[in-house]
Amino acid sequence: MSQDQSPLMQVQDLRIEYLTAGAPFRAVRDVSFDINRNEVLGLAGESGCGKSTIAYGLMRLHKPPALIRQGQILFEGRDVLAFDDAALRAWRWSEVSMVFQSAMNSLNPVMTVLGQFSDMLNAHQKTARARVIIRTAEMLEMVGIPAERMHAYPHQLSGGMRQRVALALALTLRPKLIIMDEPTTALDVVVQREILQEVLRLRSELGFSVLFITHDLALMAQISDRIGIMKEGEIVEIGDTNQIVNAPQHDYTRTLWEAMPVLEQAEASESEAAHVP
Ligand SMILES: Nc1ncnc2c1ncn2[C@@H]1O[C@H](COP(=O)(O)OP(=O)(O)OP(=O)(O)O)[C@@H](O)[C@H]1O
Repeated sequence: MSQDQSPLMQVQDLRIEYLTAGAPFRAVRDVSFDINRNEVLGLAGESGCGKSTIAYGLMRLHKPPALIRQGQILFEGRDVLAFDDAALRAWRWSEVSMVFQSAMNSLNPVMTVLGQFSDMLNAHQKTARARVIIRTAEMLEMVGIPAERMHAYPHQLSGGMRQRVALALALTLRPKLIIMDEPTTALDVVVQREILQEVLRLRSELGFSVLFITHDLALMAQISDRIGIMKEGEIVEIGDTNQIVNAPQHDYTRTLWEAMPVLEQAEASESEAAHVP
């Protein structure tokens, strides 16, 4: 695991707008934050506050009409906004990867699981078929899926299994950061918890950072080391999970927590205390 204390990713004054027919809509308003090495940073806030726009923007996966208007994204000191297409392709998957809400957005529905591993591996480095099969089997087993399922198509797998495949794919090239946008929202609570436990286990085994986006504050408190609270395109507060849960500084953070069922909050604090050293 890296001993480097410098932030993995530094986001400074990031502004993202949607160019609509009228005035541009400013979805992300000059936001600054760091993602540290090996941490889970949660991003919370009500629907429409700009979480997904940030997630896509950080990977430069945002599409028109979204436009990054200003700011800086540094990854290990490198200027991501200055990357050309080749640098972006090399960077994605190998240093940063993303798991979306619906595995159907991460996975190609008309390709077997093996085919998707093959495409991704070959896009980075020409890889012999035997090697692709070995690597796919290893990665599937790492996330608790029997290796023979590599021949299945996504629709032949359960929702939970598809998300595990998406996670395995995202981890294959050992990225330093995984961006997870509502990765388990579509799944039932038990499967959701199992998968997030898996993410935490893999993180301690492999060492990577996670930017974790969810509507579910209890879940967020359980798995995050730090949490940023977003409101209308701004980060109004960011801090250690313990502080954000137990001593929020901003009124909006308090409002968000108050909207959460008391039982879940108590459970979250307990579990959070168990996770945060
Ligand atoms: N293609 C688009 N064109 C115009 N506005 C958009 C577009 N996509 C998103 N927006 C607007 O940008 C704002 C931020 O949206 P975003 O999806 O980032 O929020 P979010 O916090 O991720 O919401 P949710 O939790 O519901 O996914 C919203 O007001 C949304 O309506």
